[in-house]
Amino acid sequence: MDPGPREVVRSGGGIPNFAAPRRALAPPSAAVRVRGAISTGSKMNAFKMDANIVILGSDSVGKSALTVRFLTRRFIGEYGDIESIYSHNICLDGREMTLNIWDSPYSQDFSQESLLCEKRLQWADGFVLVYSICDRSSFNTVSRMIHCIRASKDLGLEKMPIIIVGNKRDLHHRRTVFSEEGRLLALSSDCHFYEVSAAENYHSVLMVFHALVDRIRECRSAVKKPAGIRGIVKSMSAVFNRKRTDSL
Ligand SMILES: Nc1nc2c(ncn2[C@@H]2O[C@H](COP(=O)(O)OP(=O)(O)OP(=O)(O)O)[C@@H](O)[C@H]2O)c(=O)[nH]1
Repeated sequence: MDPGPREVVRSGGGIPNFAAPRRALAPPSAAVRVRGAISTGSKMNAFKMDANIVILGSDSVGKSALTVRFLTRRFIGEYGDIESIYSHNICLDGREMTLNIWDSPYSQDFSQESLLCEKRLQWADGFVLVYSICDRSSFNTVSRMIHCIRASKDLGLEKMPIIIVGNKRDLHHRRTVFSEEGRLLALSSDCHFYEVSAAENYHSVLMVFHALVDRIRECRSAVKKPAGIRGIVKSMSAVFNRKRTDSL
């Protein structure tokens, strides 16, 4: 059975403690998941949102390196195979957010993977799908993952925000996947695309997460809008219907 992510590390911009798990975390469930939570802690936090981000990709493409780079601005080099959910506070466009980032090692066991995939799909507000520009099979894996996510129509995930990341850009002399291929995949699957080097560049990694947060926000407001319009139409027709019955 899948034990679920093992650690939660709180990070407010400082360096996460990788060695010491703070508390065990059950597999993502409704209890863990609080969509668009509103904190009432302070005036500043009145509109605080949260977003759940899942990092996926083949093994050794740099999923942990990207995550750690974003959390700490640092590239460490070697990362354990620990499945973790990091909780990280950011302030974007003057708005506070808590990002819960689920970084898990790649599993080749397909049956387990599909089970995990469903759990992640239910938990996630957005995905970062990572491949290495030096590893074509990791690019193919990302392509399959997009297909899997977009095919989950019953979960309403056709519009799930996804950022495709071609990592290890510093190793361009060993490149086997052209940038155009990543761009084309993103275009054809309604995703965003970045090529980065977790090893060499913090800002491009930051852009990946900010772009995903932007898309998650857009997605949430797009979900709200039709309800708003429906509400206006509903109340207008209620007024007109009443007038019609009043005049009888
Ligand atoms: N040159 C280079 N090496 C990188 C980069 N990102 C990660 N690496 C290296 O690639 C190896 C794998 O990185 P990880 O972050 O552990 O990859 P992962 O995808 O989390 O791997 P799994 O946990 O096994 O699935 C490590 O040796 C990293 O130092 C990068 O941008 N450039």
